[in-house]
Amino acid sequence: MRAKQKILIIDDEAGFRGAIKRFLEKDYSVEEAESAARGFEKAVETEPDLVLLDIGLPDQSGLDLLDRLKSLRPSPTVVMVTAYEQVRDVVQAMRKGAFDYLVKPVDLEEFELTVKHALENASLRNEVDRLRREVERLHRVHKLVGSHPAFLEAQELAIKSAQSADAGVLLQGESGVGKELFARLIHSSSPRSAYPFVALNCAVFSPEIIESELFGYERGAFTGARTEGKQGLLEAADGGTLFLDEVIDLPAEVQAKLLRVLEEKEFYPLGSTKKKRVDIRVVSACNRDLWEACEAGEFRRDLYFRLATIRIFLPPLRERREDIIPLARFFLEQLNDKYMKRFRDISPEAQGLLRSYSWPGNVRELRNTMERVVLLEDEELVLPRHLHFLTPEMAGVPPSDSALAFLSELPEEELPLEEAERMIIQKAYEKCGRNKSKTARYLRIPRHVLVYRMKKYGLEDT
Ligand SMILES: Nc1ncnc2c1ncn2[C@@H]1O[C@H](COP(=O)(O)OP(=O)(O)OP(=O)(O)O)[C@@H](O)[C@H]1O
Repeated sequence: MRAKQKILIIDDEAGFRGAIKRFLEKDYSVEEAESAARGFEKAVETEPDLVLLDIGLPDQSGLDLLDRLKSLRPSPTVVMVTAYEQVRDVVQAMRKGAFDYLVKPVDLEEFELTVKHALENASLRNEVDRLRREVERLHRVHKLVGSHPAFLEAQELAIKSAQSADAGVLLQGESGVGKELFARLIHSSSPRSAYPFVALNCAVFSPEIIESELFGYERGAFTGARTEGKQGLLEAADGGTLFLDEVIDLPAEVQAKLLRVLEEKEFYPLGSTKKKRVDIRVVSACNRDLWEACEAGEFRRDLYFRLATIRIFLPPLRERREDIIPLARFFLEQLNDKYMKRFRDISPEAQGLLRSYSWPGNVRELRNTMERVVLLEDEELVLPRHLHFLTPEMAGVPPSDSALAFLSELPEEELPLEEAERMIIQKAYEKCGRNKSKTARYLRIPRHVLVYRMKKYGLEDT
């Protein structure tokens, strides 16, 4: 059942308040106040949909109170109530945003109608507020963090490509770099944004399922088909955007059928003789080079040209290291809200660790890392010990400046890698006062890994 709409009567005339309250109470939830001060308090407390506001209040002019009521969020719809001689004030009240006015003594029929209209207005304004908040939420959802030039270039290309309602966009990049987020951004910035965004991951289903998911089927089209038939994703996305993730895994027969749909804008659901018309844009994503797949004969070239009118390459996180900390902070804030934690920031040492890690799982891995920290720890700063689990994955980390200086003295002839590692470990061990834990920290490897390698190189007793 819908909750009753709330009306607040602010009027110093007890008789008037009582009569109005009795009249409205059967349909609405009614509160009353005899002064401006009390009325404002009640408005803050109860968030009424409608305020019936007397212009001539004892402690403050109704016009001033109107300003204060309008500054509330959400702000109520206000109908002014006035004695006949105050009609000039009414003009001012309307200018300040009052919805309507009533003159005392009120005519009940007119009163009822005015209240009804005012409440309709309140519902509409609530709906507009709700939609506005939804748009803001969507913007926050789609917020893309990153300022590396290659990332900004990709973002600019995505926004430009969204201006066309039809151009196929192919997003390429490693897993977790943000391809789906970009696909959603393109959709929501495009002329198709009021229509659905429908996603299909081509890597996770068998060829038969992909075909039936995309095209849908008639009742009893094949063994196992649901008796009532099923609408396909092409139809579900009509007017909007179809996102094909891992498009490289689209089975050959489906590639041919999809090309026909894109060219002719119509198709037959499986087992059906009734044509369906669809108008969609396809955004696809892939973490291998799709053109190479074409050259290897694994993907149709004609479909490639349809899907890849615009190609956007999203760089891996390790190639845009300056984005790591802003992204980590962005996730920290989001996750603080989600888990009601109070992390303020990331300590400089922990920032160093995050910056130097290789992030094979890209932004998704960074997000999961921050989620793990926020969920499990209860502090105000992210500290290196919160990130201990990142250490074993340090392979592929580019050398720090000091490491580079060290490497600049490489011998001319040759340097077998194992020999170099043995020398580094030995030198580090000496430098750290032959303390294994210290040496492990210095080399940023777990202690057991150091012990294992020292044994391997016979460094134990040196
Ligand atoms: N630039 C960014 N700003 C904010 N969040 C991001 C950014 N890039 C990626 N993300 C977030 O990282 C996660 C992974 O992104 P997404 O799913 O879009 O990656 P993907 O490339 O489609 O991955 P896959 O190839 O595995 O499907 C999501 O939670 C996404 O919201």
